[in-house]
Amino acid sequence: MTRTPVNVTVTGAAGQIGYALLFRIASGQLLGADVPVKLRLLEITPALKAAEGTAMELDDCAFPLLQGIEITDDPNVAFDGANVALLVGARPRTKGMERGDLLEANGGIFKPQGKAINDHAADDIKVLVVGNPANTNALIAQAAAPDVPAERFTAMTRLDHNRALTQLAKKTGSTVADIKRLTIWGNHSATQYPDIFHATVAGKNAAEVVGDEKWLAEDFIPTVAKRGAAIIEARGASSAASAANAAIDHVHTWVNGTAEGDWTSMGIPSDGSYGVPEGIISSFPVTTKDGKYEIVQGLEINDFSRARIDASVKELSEEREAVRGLGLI
Ligand SMILES: NC(=O)C1=CN([C@@H]2O[C@H](COP(=O)(O)OP(=O)(O)OC[C@H]3O[C@@H](n4cnc5c(N)ncnc54)[C@H](O)[C@@H]3O)[C@@H](O)[C@H]2O)C=CC1
Ligand SMILES: O=C([O-])CC(=O)C(=O)O
Repeated sequence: MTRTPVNVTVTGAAGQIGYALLFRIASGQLLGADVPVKLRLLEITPALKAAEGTAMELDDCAFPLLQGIEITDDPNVAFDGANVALLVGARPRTKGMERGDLLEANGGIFKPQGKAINDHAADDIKVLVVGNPANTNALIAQAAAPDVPAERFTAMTRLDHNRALTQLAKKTGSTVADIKRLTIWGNHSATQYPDIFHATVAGKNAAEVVGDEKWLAEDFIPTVAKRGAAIIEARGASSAASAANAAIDHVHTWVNGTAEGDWTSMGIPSDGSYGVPEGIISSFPVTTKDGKYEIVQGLEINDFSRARIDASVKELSEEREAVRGLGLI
């Protein structure tokens, strides 16, 4: 194989998403079946041994595309020469923790990681933040990396997008392959807004096919927005395989492009489009091509959508104010 390997850094590598993610990266599903990869696994010191166990299993898969694995607890080493960074490791909310405490604890993780990306990553670095609160963690990392173009920092709403695809397919008796142009707007949180007004089901307008605004407001939107909590309730642990799958989808689409006539959802720094305040990392409909993304422009936003987009964006603006107040950005 003559192609130069792509350096992929995964943080939180010993966690449950890491375990579902690393094998798929190493098998070529992240970047393509002809792209060799080198993995860098970043973990906190007490979890290094567990990361080594995962690395042993990766070795035992003998993936032809996997050209090396390095394990470290030092972000400066982990992001050295990184082309793609998947920031999965985060501080979960524990009992009695206020939202401000959560943002502060995550600031302690994402600020130094952003700085290490700034100082050591490759010029073409692409960053996906998965660890929650993903949008605002991405903002913290981005603010600590002033030399990296801001648009390289993205947050994951692809899991929400995929969840919405399946719910809509079930409702309309179609398959996910029939559905195009669905959008997740806003925050990866319970305020997110899955929008089907521009989506199509087998070429027909999805909202017209559904023809049931009550179902939209009372069933579809809450089911998608609260799916993470429903998984925790059912599984006794948060989404891991589906989150890893969405991370693979996000980066694969970013690198390889969206299909003609379709788009996807990504949490990206707002340029002010659709009245979303500039700078916050909010989910938008985007097309991708040649490793770059663009916000889909010119969509008409009805009152139903406007109120919901505004509510989620308001939450993101408040999170930005909170991390500003903590000196994290
Ligand atoms: N954006 C999205 O759609 C989704 C986001 N998530 C979030 O992804 C994150 C990870 O989830 P899981 O893998 O299930 O959690 P987990 O708790 O199983 O694993 C997290 C790992 O991160 C590591 N870690 C903590 N601080 C670190 C640091 N400073 N550097 C490197 N590693 C560090 C921990 O040691 C642990 O191994 C959580 O924040 C979760 O809420 C989960 C599902 C969907
Ligand atoms: O709340 C969590 O940790 C899991 C999550 O983000 C999701 O499943 O959407």
